[in-house]
Amino acid sequence: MTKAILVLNSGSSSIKYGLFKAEPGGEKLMRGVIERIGAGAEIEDTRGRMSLPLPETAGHMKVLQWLAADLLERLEDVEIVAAGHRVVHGGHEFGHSALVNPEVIGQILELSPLAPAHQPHNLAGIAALGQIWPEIPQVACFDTAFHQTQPRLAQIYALPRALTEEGVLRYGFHGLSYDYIASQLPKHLGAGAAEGRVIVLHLGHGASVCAMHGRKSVATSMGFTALDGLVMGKRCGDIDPGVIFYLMRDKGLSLVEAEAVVSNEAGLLGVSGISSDMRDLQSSDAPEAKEAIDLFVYSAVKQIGSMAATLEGVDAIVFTAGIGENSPEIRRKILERCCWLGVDLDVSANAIGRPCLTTPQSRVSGWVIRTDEEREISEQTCALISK
Ligand SMILES: Nc1ncnc2c1ncn2[C@@H]1O[C@H](COP(=O)(O)OP(=O)(O)O)[C@@H](O)[C@H]1O
Ligand SMILES: CC(=O)OP(=O)(O)O
Ligand SMILES: [Mg+2]
Repeated sequence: MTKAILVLNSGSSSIKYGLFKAEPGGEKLMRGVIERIGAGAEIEDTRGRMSLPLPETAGHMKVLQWLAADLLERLEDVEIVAAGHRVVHGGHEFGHSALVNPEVIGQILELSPLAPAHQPHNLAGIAALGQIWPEIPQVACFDTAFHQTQPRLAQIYALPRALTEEGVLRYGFHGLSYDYIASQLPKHLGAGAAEGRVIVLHLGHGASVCAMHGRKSVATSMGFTALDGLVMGKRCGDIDPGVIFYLMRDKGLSLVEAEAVVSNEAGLLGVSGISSDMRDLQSSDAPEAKEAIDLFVYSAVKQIGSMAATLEGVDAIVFTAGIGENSPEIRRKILERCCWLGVDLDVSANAIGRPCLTTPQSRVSGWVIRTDEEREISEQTCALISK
């Protein structure tokens, strides 16, 4: 029997899963992604793409139960020895991954209001696997943990000190992705350059930027919640907090309605009025779609400038996640506006998605590196259960 680690990465509308041999750097035995949960979920894996045999509106819990049963059927000669989960918010408490127990579940639950689109689904994954495999250890791996190396000034807001002490801080997210990218930097950039000043753009459905120095996070665009920073699929990114007071006080929106505006009806979807998916906008002729793309690019360029200032210079810029990995057009639009920093784009290398996107003369190098959050979770889980 092959001993394996099952990994779940439950997002707001998708679940990615992976099965890895239970050893450091263990072979990936299986992978798949379930998308459009709640609106006719579809699974894509080595068998191709198919609709799940569930009602259209089936939520995360039902989908997870289906997935676990499906895996059980397919796992021949495999013994699952542990499960690893992406948990989006670890707050101040979790600087590292943690073995799941009732106390840890309680702490994760308490942080749920700070990541309402993610944390409940992360907990559903833990609950679903706990029901099916009650005996195996489960490990929570946190998106916030990587950013705990940020210096204090990058973490605190200019709020009354009591709120800062209570934990109203810039936590940052996508840390599992950034941790994985940090582990890959030496292979691509070289051992020396990897330790330099690197700006990583995680451009997926949720999007953020991380400034790294010595492969550690020193600043990031997301904050107390995953709403801040870049324009995202459905989230607004940076806005004046006064907009929320206006919505509630002057327009009479309830808290839930105001939250929906900035977290579900904004971003690419809100600006375009068409879709939250970059692919749909790129294939649209509507001026609103073009404006949404332009604003996305503008916000990324602005964040790069801000991170470059924080780092007092920049040696490399790295693109990752759905949009960053797959859209040469978005990478080009962003990098063309970084000439002033010393970026000399290699147009044909970018078009074919070569890892190095810049010319040999470029003072700042540009890269595309595929992220693998599931691999990172598997590594953290493996390390924790071997302790
Ligand atoms: N070829 C592509 N061109 C542009 N955007 C793409 C492409 N492929 C995927 N995407 C974008 O990537 C997003 C999903 O990225 P991903 O990193 O998987 O996000 P998440 O994990 O947050 O769901 C989609 O919303 C889509 O907009
Ligand atoms: C934290 C976050 O925004 O995650 P995702 O990109 O998966 O929505
Ligand atoms: Mg993601």
